Amino acid sequence: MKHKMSQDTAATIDTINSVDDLAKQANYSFMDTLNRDPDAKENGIDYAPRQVFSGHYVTVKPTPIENPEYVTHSSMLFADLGFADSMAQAPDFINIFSGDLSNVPAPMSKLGWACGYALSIFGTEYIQQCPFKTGNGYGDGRAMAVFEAVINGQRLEMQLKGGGRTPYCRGADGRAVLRSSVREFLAQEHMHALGVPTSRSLSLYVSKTETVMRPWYSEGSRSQDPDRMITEAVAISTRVASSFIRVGQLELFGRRARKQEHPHAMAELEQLVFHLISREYPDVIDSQLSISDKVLLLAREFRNRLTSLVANWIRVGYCQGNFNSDNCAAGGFTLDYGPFGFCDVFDPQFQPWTGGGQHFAFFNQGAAAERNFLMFCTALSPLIATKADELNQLQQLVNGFSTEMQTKMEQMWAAKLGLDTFHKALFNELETLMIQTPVDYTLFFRELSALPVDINPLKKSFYQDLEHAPQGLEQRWTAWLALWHSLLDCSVHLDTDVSTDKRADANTLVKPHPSRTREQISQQMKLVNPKYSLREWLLVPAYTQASEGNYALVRELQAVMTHPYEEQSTQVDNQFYRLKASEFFDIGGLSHLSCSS
Ligand SMILES: Nc1ncnc2c1ncn2[C@@H]1O[C@H](COP(=O)(O)OP(=O)(O)OP(=O)(O)O)[C@@H](O)[C@H]1O
Ligand SMILES: [Mg+2]
Repeated sequence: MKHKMSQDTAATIDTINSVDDLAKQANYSFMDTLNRDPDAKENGIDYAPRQVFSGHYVTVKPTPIENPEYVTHSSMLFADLGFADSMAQAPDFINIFSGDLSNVPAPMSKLGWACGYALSIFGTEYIQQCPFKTGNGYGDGRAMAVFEAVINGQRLEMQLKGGGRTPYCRGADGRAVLRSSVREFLAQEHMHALGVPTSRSLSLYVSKTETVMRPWYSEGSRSQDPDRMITEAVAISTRVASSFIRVGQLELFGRRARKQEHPHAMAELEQLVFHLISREYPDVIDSQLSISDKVLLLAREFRNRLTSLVANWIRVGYCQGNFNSDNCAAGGFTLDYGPFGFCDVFDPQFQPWTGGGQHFAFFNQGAAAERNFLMFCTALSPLIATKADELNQLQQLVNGFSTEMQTKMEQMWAAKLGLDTFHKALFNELETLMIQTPVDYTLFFRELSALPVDINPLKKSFYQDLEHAPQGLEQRWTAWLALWHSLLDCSVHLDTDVSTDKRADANTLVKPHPSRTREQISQQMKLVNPKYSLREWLLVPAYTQASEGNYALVRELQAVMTHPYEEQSTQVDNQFYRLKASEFFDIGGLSHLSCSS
């Protein structure tokens, strides 16, 4: 199989069948164009917490997990990259992606690299999480990139999560456990299949012998926080993205430039920003532009991507329960599937992660994104500090965030309802009904996508019988459905709150067309409203069985959740398209979680 080549590569490649083939694609632009910490150790054995004062990365030798065993890999990503599927179980491939780089063929690097980053929580700068209280010891504590290549025309980084300690480990073990690795692996590929920009999953290996202790819940515990320590197997999942640059990373360099912490601080910020542009925004930002124009275009495009991303998260019921700036990818895609959850019972305040706070709850994600965008612009501002007009334009972009977010949210809700324009009164009543009933978010919108003429089919998504619900709820549902049907019939004549030009560059949603048949409306809605979503109570049995060495359910969930819009078998429906069982409510690990590592 031949692949389209990038301009970066010299020769046409065939399918990548082996690690030797993979090595030929090595191309380390991050390490080659950015600065290494001058204090980095040549041998990469750099595991004690220490301050990293300058440079964009530290070279580190990953610590392999003992006796790695294959759990799963993403056949979809393998296919996208032209990787032979069999490679995932080849010993030399397993070695690399379970942390052993000692025998990699040249020109692959025998060292990985970890990056420092800063942290802002909901728009407030923090350094307390750094053990030195300076911010110089915070960053990739257990994530490290191990490979960069141009494959099939795409430049990609591959990053181990759980590959051992780095100078940023803050005294922790640098490991990820099987439970959290299964969650991240499955969620990443699910998100991709949902059509939401994300880092991808490559592979997942678990150690047959190495374990660590983690706080977790006793079975059936209703405690908010874990009530015991458990022993868990360590694992390494590898994620793949065009870059892993976070808003927090720009902030680290922005803060240093602002405070003139060292003579190269401004130059290092500029290098990182240019690198981000070349990695994530090459098509929208011409390299010949002035630095001010680049900064402003970057901010505009990041705002565009971030608002689309959050609208998509809400569309699919995803909550990033810890949407700090260090969990916000500067390329505008989803990153860090630890404190996440997919909403089951609809609740605008849904927050799966007990450490996250309500500011990161389901419907507050637009506001959280706005704070991350503010910190992004703050980090860029030293580069245009002497230019009042440009600074003002940057401020205008910050000021305009909420309007753009609102526009995209309205467009998203319209698409979920099969309408071409947002109808405020219809939506407000629906939100109230969904809360009061309450409904299952995924089931409700999927059932609605069949355009039911009465509310009976929708009852499949209701968490209680309407006779037990507040008086008049059934009539209100019926009235709501009638109004919705009438709008579907004549949506082309609706007044709109959203001007057409504002909607032009919005996200990937399917745009309804006025002259659609009902069948077409239904089809379009089914491409917007997934049938299957990766709720926590589906993940729990999968990682529990995996911890006993049985990976069947992990692989089955992967198969189902990578086709979330498709109608699947009755057996799949019975297992995965249903309400959350009443006994799972309020249970630690099933309804909420604290430790995500
Ligand atoms: N076991 C661990 N050992 C070392 N560092 C850790 C460990 N767990 C978390 N960290 C670090 O603590 C910080 C906050 O953790 P958080 O859970 O947000 O990130 P993460 O899930 O490890 O990583 P990422 O954001 O890369 O997906 C991160 O900088 C992370 O690297
Ligand atoms: Mg994180």
